[in-house]
Amino acid sequence: MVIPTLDDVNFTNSKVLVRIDINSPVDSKSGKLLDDSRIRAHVETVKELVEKGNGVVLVSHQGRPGDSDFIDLEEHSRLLQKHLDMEVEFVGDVMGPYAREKIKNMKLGSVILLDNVRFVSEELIEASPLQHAKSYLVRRLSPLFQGYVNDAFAASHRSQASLVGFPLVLKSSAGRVMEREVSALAKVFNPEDSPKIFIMGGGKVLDSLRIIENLVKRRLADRILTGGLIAELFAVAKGLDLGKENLQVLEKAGVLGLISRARKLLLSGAPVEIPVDFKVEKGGQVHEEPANKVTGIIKDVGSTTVNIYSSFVRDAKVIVMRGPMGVIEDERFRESSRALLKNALENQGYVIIGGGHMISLLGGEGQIDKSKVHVSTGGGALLLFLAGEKLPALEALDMSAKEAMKA
Ligand SMILES: Nc1ncnc2c1ncn2[C@@H]1O[C@H](COP(=O)(O)OP(=O)(O)O)[C@@H](O)[C@H]1O
Ligand SMILES: O=C(OP(=O)(O)O)[C@H](O)COP(=O)(O)O
Repeated sequence: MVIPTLDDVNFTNSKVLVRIDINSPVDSKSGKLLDDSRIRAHVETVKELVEKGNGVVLVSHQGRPGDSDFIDLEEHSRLLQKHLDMEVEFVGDVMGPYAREKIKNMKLGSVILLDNVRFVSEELIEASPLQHAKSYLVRRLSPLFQGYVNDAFAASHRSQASLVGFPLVLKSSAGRVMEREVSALAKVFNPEDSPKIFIMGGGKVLDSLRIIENLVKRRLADRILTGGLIAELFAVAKGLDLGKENLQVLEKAGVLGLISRARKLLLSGAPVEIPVDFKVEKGGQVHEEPANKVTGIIKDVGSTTVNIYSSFVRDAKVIVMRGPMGVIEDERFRESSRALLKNALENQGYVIIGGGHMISLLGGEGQIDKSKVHVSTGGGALLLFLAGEKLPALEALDMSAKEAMKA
């Protein structure tokens, strides 16, 4: 696969559309961003393009329709402006007349951030690069640019218009974040580095299940330690009675239909570990309950589970962590994820940390040793990459590079 970088495609004095991923955790009460790691990560790419005299128009998504973190990008633009130390104009539009006028009139050397690209319904369609190259979004925006840069590694597992449509119509390259992720992860992908432990939590149950299926099929994981909602799904699949309220949580997340897939994995002998106890909330109080006697609403894994998981972590050569063990927005349920993260960082093995929520816990962990820790901006994308799946956004860059070579 050929992934052109900014060294191969040297954009200068051009208008460049840059797909970034600044999708960040949001406090559901205040609507404020809880972490700006992903915003900071893209500073290098944007600075480089600005220094080369380009007009940089940034496009990103935030959340998914229907979720409380589906918000506009105004606060993101303020944070980006702070970290870039230059003006970032927030344009509250994606491809309408207002946005296109702003792009047409922008000065080279300046930066614009467009609004949440998922406000455009077309963006949510998963389709091939060829189909998306003909999308309204791509047809509306591409004539305004001389180039396209994809720096959104964290979203590269999505085959959405802003990620895969532009490389087929514009000269394209990966940004510095994308480039670094791909090279760091490829280096680590060494079959001799074993045991490999995957710690999987969070709320994206279908994504996690797909990844676990892949890891098992390709025998890439020696052990998969579950937390978050995926752990609840596996617990139910194993036959544990988690009570009506927790089943309702899974039902609301639309994942009850996945129980049979989880059960199939367990029956096949997949190395999936399920929590033996949980931290639950009941009547406003926090309790620890064994997994077979749950009466409250599950909010985190319990301390015995943390001890068991820590013993696996201690022996691992590679530890991949994605998605928190519990509802870490509430500090009463942050401890398990933090303890496992601390153990992993103290361990001898190489640690790969992905997903906005786990990364937000890194703050208090002091100086990170970059030779043994790779902090990925990606969650699902990281795991799919490590599971050996093709990432559509990288495929599209590859197609673009091959077309350019033919020309
Ligand atoms: N037991 C649980 N019940 C409900 N939500 C949970 C549970 N454990 C974790 N979560 C939620 O999962 C979300 C993070 O998941 P996800 O978006 O998949 O992670 P990331 O952004 O790190 O990839 C958080 O909002 C957290 O509250
Ligand atoms: O946060 C993201 O993915 P992640 O939670 O797997 O890290 C990306 O921004 C992709 O978002 P999506 O999973 O809503 O497509």
